[in-house]
Amino acid sequence: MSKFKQLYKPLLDDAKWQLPDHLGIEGTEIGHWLLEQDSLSRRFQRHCEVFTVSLIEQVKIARTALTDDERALIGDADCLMRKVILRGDDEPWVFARTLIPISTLTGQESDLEQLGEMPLGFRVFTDRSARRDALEVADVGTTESPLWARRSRLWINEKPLLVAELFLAQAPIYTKESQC
Ligand SMILES: C=C(O[C@@H]1C=C(C(=O)O)C=C[C@H]1O)C(=O)O
Repeated sequence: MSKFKQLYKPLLDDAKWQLPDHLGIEGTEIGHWLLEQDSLSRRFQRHCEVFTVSLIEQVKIARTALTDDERALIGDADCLMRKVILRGDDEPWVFARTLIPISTLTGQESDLEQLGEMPLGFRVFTDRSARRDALEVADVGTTESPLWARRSRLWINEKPLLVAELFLAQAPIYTKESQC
């Protein structure tokens, strides 16, 4: 099993998701990143020379593997699960886990199954129908060193997918000069 999966999957699995208002991050540096409504990939691209995505795992999972809150967000559906590492100039910045209901992988969206190492956001946010909602955040780190995660639902042509992102220690969201 990939070290990223071993290290970071449990942190996302155990995240206690909260509404951003409950954490007072609005208007903070961290908040500017965690509340990003447009493509995170596009924003990361502006912070490095080379932005890449490594596919760690892509597998179909049964609806029974979903948690109750995932089911409430994207329906009681078998899903394609995609796990990736986003990197800026070869530094790991985000571990992301996306659940795409099989019913979303239809019509124009059938290509989402063949993304490979193309950033999901590049594909989704080129569609005029794309929107993000149900954004929640969690601090999965320690008091000494916070480690932030967010989860949000994306819609493309009114079909949902659920994206959870863990911002790793080297991510630009933790450095002061990272606003743009
Ligand atoms: C949804 C986006 O796509 C990003 C890229 C992902 C991927 O390639 O699997 C997953 C989550 C995001 O960090 C985005 O750019 O906002």
